[in-house]
Amino acid sequence: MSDSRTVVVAAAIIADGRVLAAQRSEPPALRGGWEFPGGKVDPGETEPEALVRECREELGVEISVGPRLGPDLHSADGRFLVRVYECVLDSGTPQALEHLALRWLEAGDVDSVDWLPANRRAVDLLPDLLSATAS
Ligand SMILES: Nc1nc2c([nH]c(=O)n2[C@H]2C[C@H](O)[C@@H](COP(=O)(O)OP(=O)(O)OP(=O)(O)O)O2)c(=O)[nH]1
Repeated sequence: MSDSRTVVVAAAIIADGRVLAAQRSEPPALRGGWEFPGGKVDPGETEPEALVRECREELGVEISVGPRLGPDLHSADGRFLVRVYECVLDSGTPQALEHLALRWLEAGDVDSVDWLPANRRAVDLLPDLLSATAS
């Protein structure tokens, strides 16, 4: 049976051995929680296309989309399948255009923010990934 949940794509943007975390401003139930930038895939759009669009809208940057990071995540309200992708920053400096705050986290810091609970299985993969990409 196909899964009727809406797909949300999320960008684990990695640069200089750090990953970008973003603090949600809305809705009230999620405000203050930390996530990977991203959003819903629009009709007719591929998942990488949606990620590129969302990162332009939310951060004002250009990214390239790499491999998936971890399994499908399930949003707390059960409405969304969240797919995290490893991404690279091509140009621009991320700005919090829609988020409350942004933070670059190193391998030893990934748990210094209060991640959305749904993100746990992706966040747990970050220390090894960041250690491997640090120069
Ligand atoms: N962007 C993002 N959403 C996540 C993550 N983890 C997680 O559970 N979610 C959930 C929160 C929301 O319920 C849903 C994504 O909604 P969203 O508000 O970011 O999507 P959107 O940008 O398309 O929103 P909108 O235009 O409809 O306002 O997925 C994550 O790491 N990144």
